[in-house]
Order: sequence, then C-alpha cells, then structure tokens
Amino acid sequence: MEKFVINGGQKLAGDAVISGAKNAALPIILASILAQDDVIIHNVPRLQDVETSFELLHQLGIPHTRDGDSSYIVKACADHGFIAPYELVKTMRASVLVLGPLLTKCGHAEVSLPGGCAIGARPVNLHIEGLRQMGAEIVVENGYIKATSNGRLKGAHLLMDTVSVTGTENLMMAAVLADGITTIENAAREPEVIDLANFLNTLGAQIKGAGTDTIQVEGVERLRGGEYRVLPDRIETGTFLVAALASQGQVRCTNTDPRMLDAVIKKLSEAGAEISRGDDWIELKSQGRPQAVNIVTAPHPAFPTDMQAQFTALNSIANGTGFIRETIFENRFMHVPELRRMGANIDLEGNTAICTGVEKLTGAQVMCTDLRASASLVIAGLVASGQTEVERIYHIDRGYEAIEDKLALLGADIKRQPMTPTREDL
Ligand SMILES: CC(=O)N[C@H]1[C@@H](OP(=O)(O)OP(=O)(O)OC[C@H]2O[C@@H](n3ccc(=O)[nH]c3=O)[C@H](O)[C@@H]2O)O[C@H](CO)[C@@H](O)[C@@H]1O
Ligand SMILES: C=C(OP(=O)(O)O)C(=O)O
Repeated sequence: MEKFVINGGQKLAGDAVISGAKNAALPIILASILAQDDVIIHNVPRLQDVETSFELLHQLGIPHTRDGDSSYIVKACADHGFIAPYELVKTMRASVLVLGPLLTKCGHAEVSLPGGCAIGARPVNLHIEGLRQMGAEIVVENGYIKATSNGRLKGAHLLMDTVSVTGTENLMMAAVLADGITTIENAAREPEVIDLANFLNTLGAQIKGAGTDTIQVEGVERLRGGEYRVLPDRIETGTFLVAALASQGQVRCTNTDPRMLDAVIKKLSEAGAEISRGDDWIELKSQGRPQAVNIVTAPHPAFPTDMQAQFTALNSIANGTGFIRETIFENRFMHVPELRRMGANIDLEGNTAICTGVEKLTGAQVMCTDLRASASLVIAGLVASGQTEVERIYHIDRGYEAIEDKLALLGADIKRQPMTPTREDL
C-alpha cells in the first residue's frame, strides 16, 4: 500500500493538463464489446479503473492493445465469454456496465452484483427492471445477475424512477441492438451519457436526445468499428480548481471543457474566485481567503455529487459558514471525520454538513475511504500547516491520473511513498 506525504502551505500556480473523463472512458471501453469491427479510443486516462475495465475485456476473451500513451484498440471479437466475475466487479462498480452490451449482443450475461460501497447502497434495480421490460429474463442468484433473452431484446418505453447515470447507460447500450425503438424517460443528462451516445452513434447506433431527459434509441442489426476521443474529465478539472482556490493560487486547467462545469464554476465564483475561460481551458485566480458557500448536490446540470467532498474541504478553511447537502448518496460524508482530525469545524445533521471555516487546518495522518473523499483530504493537506499523510490512496488511483505529479508541477510538495504494513495488513 502507498500513501501521500504532503507538506502544506504552497500556493498552487501554473497549468494542469486534464485527462480524459473516467466516467466516460469506462462505459465507452465496455461498450466496445458491441462493435463487430475494431474500435480505437483516444484520450483514455491512465487509471486503475481503466486497467480494471481492460482486464474485464481480457477475461471475457476480447483482445485489446495500447497505442501510445492514451489510445487503445479494442479488437473485434464475435465469440467471447459472458461472465463478469465478482473479483473484478467488487473493485469497480462500473463493471455492471457490461450487462447491457453482453445481453443484447450474446443473448446471455452473468454479472456479479456490485454490492454497496462506502458512499451508499447503490442498488442496480433500475438496470434490471429496464432490461426485463425489454424482454430479458433475469434471476439474481449466488450473488450474480443472470440475464437471458429469447432472440433480440425488444424496444420498450422505459420510465426511470430515479435519475441513474449508469442505469441510463446500461439501458441505452442494451437498446442499440434491440428490435424496435426504446425510449428512456427521466434519463440522466450527464455529459458522460452524451459522450457514450456519441461514441455509439459513431459505430452506427441510432440514438437521439442524449443530454435531455428523454433518450430515443432505434435498434440496429449491427454496430461497425470506429474511432473516438473521450471527453475531458470535468471532475478532475473541478478538483484542480478547488485546490487552486483553497491554496489561494492561480491555476489554468487545459485540455478541458468549461461548458460542462457551469454549476461548479458558479460556486467557485461565489467563493470569491476570479474565473476566465476559453473553449478548452479554465483559469482560476484567487482573490484571497475564499468565502464559504452553500451547496446542494443533484443530477446534472445541477451541482455534481462527485465535487461535494472537495468543496467540503474548501469550506473547512473558508471565511464564514456554509452548508453542503448531499441528495444523491446516503453516506457520502466519510471525509468529514478525517477533515475534523485536521481541525475542521464541521457538524453533520442528516444529509447536511455545516462547515464553519477555520483559519488553518493542521497536518495529520488521515485515511481515504472513497475516491472523492481522497481528493478532499489531498486538498486539505495542501493547505494545512505541517505534514499530512494521506493513507489508502488506492482509492484516488481509481480515478485521478498521476495526481501527485500534476500537483507537484503546480508547486505542491507531495510525494507518494510506500506504507509500512501494520499488524492488520499482515
Ligand atoms: C461510473 C460512473 O459513472 N459513476 C458515477 C455514476 O454512478 P452511478 O451510475 O452508480 O450512480 P447513479 O446515478 O446510478 O445513482 C444515483 C442514485 O440512484 C440510486 N439508484 C441507482 C440505480 C438503481 O438501479 N437504483 C437506484 O436506486 C443510487 O443509489 C443513487 O442514490 O453517477 C453518480 C451520480 O452522479 C456519480 O457519483 C458516479 O461517479
Ligand atoms: C463515485 C464515483 O465513481 P464510481 O461510480 O466508479 O464509484 C466517482 O467517480 O466519484
């Protein structure tokens, strides 16, 4: 296991080059299963979850090769497996995204139930219900979702009870090879859903309405190959902007797209940041100590839950009191006790964290519990006085490409070090 050792106090300054989006790359890699010819994917971030996705393709018997730093070729493969095993799914919930593609292409899929995770129970009932409405027979046994279809899936009218990102993606992927038209109502509108739809359309799918709450998919007989570039990571971008503001620095994020970050930019401006933007860059200049802000997470285009923990760290050192209300996941405040260990003044009342900013956090040993909680602890460490050791950084490696290198380029004093195993680890 590894940890980050951070000596806080440096104002971040310079350019951060943003990688491809994790939450777009994962479904796109897994959707490549659907193509009957080779697929080339560019701007794929170097992340543990990307490794896991390719390992999943490998275990299914679908070959791929890496081409340079961030491009991959997924080889066409007609005859492959249909089982996504627990060992992989338990390390990456997004593995459930093979369910729709495998079922619609092979007529059969067995995918381990992902189970809960640190941030909430995260059921997949909507994925299963939608596929059943499309004619699939599904049983859940021995911890696996076992799905079969008698011939092609059938187009259906699907109304999602709750807005679900991967639910929308799974059903959209299943629908592309179904017989007839599928309508997904109350669909997720996240940019990553649009990116997946654009990718599938590049291969010959007929998807309309992605980015609105009604998506219509006209099933086709086959998908060809194609070449596609994954969109930039809006959450990585937002994380660097928050780190810049918290450290009272000036950072320009390049290779990104500010249009995906309206809700986040609005809150950064409210917190006192000066923001300038171009087509593919955003620059944040601090105007001094940030002001605390109020935040309510909600599906896109509202404020993203994946930026909540980072803003909790920002409010911890801001001027005044701000609340952060989490409405998507029932347990996404695992970073709060760790931030408190660094001196943060945060009260938790149900789904709301009320933070009164302190002048200074103090360095401490803290532990990551999930991906974005890890990012908030890194931000806290960057602005704390003294040394912070952030442990269990395998969580951050799931979703941030070389975060310590990118932060070091901005002047942060952060190093990755091996952890001495404790008695519990042995
Ligand atoms: C790989 C990926 O893209 N992950 C993102 C995706 O996760 P993910 O797609 O898993 O999150 P969902 O959008 O599905 O979850 C939203 C809410 O719906 C509930 N729900 C979901 C499905 C279902 O069948 N039943 C149900 O009740 C969940 O428990 C949660 O309360 O969207 C989340 C919300 O923006 C982000 O935090 C994650 O980073
Ligand atoms: C919750 C996240 O990811 P996942 O859905 O892969 O757990 C995230 O990206 O913040």
